Amino acid sequence: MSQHRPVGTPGRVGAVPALPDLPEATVARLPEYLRALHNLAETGHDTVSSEELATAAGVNSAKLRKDLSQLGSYGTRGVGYDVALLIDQIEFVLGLTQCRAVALVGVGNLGHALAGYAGFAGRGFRIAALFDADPARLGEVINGLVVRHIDEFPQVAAEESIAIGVIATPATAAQGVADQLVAAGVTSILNFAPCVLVVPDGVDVRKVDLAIELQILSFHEHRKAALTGLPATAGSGLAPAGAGRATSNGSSPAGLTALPGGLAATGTTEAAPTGTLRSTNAEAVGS
Ligand SMILES: NC(=O)c1ccc[n+]([C@@H]2O[C@H](COP(=O)([O-])OP(=O)(O)OC[C@H]3O[C@@H](n4cnc5c(N)ncnc54)[C@H](O)[C@@H]3O)[C@@H](O)[C@H]2O)c1
Repeated sequence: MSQHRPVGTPGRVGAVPALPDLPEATVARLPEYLRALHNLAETGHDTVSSEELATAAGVNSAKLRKDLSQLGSYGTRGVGYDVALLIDQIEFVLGLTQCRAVALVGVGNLGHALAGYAGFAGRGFRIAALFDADPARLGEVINGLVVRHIDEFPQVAAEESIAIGVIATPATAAQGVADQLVAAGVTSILNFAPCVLVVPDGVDVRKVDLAIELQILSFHEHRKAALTGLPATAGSGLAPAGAGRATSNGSSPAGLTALPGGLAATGTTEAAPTGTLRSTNAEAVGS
């Protein structure tokens, strides 16, 4: 049983030690563990069992143990994981041992909310610059930052060492903005615009789309209604215990729900992982 720092030393500016090549789904869960660990630390916990941490992070404990073992962290039998050390390990692997400068492009409704959010700093990020293309928005000060014209991006990106850009423009402008960001040296983009961005190899894109999350919830609502035999619009609650194989609304006795075009949905239900951003430009990150 061990809980050692996997590789390198946190805080080494400029050094790029080898890091474990983790599955994307594991990477997506590490921030959940980190959030839970910070809450535990703030409430006076020095150690935590895998079961407690899994519950706090909303994942299954076997999955958590497997994830953490990939960081070289196995906890101590009968004691659990050292909370402070595990925070260090995860922050190191996530590259959060330095505060990262982020630029936000598109300071409209969503951009204003993001620019005004105070919570990024505590999670390792500093909104360093704001950009827009609308002359009416230029010069506005939000949280101490002046909104600048997007054409100033290359200069500011160099001055502020910006490697991460957030796009909150309309979809029609997002690809052009992404091209400008990449040309200026940005290698990671968080895209809120509802479109797929084309970027060169070596540039990572993650897409956040709350409408997609709602559509997934809609699927589960639709499915629960089908399983309970109630109309989808009835706002019904969960099926009672043992009622998961209800056969009305087109369900077969084997729990298969008839779909348009002769398709069938199986009777197993697994809720989408909570708090998981969907997704990279290419694919959703599940559990
Ligand atoms: N991911 C989500 O869950 C989610 C939620 C809400 C909105 N959105 C998306 O976020 C984006 C912004 O939404 P909004 O309601 O804030 O829109 P908005 O119209 O209020 O703001 C968009 C801003 O982008 C600026 N802009 C346009 N072209 C630009 C360019 N080339 N360079 C720099 N800035 C430019 C505009 O001047 C404007 O200030 C939209 O694409 C919207 O669909 C996503």
